[in-house]
Amino acid sequence: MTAFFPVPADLDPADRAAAAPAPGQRLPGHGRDCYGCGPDAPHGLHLELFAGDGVAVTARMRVRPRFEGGPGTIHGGVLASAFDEVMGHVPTMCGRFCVTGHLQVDFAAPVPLGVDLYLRATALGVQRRKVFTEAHAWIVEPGPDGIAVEPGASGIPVAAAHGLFVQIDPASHYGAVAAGRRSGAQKS
Ligand SMILES: CCCCCCCCCC(=O)SCCNC(=O)CCNC(=O)[C@H](O)C(C)(C)COP(=O)(O)OP(=O)(O)OC[C@H]1O[C@@H](n2cnc3c(N)ncnc32)[C@H](O)[C@@H]1OP(=O)(O)O
Repeated sequence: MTAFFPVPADLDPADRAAAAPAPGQRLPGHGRDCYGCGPDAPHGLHLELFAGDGVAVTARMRVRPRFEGGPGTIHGGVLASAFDEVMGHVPTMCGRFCVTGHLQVDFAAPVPLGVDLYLRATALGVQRRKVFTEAHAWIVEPGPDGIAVEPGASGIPVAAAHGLFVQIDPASHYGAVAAGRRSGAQKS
């Protein structure tokens, strides 16, 4: 699997924030209704996210029947959403809040419905407001609680991704979105 993703040669290291959760700790997620990580999103991915080593973030996800694209397999956009979610949490490990500027996925093998996926994302580096990330996904055996755990030698690599995340101020970013939504509603 080869990926083309331009990464500047002069990136600064992505440093772990002092307040970042310890490795293995469950991350709180973006919100209960978030399509990627929210437990209350009825059609969501329900990703469970964990702090990894350094600025890495890991996630586990069961491939539900509602994620179908081609017969019996995951839709590529669903897998892209999962990568967006897990990579989108990497900047939080650096104490930054970012939104996705660019997302790229390389699909290496079909993912059957019903399997468990394990995803791992980390940062390649930072440049000004930009955080460059990469991630991988594997099919794994269910763990003792019935959900996927870290891939051992039997993990099957299925896809990889790269992302460029841009730091924002959440209050002004989402405030501007809400204002636009209100003015749009007035026009209709
Ligand atoms: C309550 C919290 C909930 C959080 C949910 C997170 C969910 C998971 C993540 C997501 O899915 S976020 C949703 C999808 N993404 C968006 O909706 C973002 C929409 N785009 C924007 O809002 C703006 O385009 C963006 C904030 C990304 C950038 O606009 P700005 O005006 O703030 O920045 P600017 O355009 O000056 O770019 C800053 C730097 O980023 C670079 N850049 C921006 N977009 C880029 C792009 N697409 N490709 C490459 N580089 C890009 C840009 O060149 C520049 O680089 P330099 O520092 O070198 O000058």
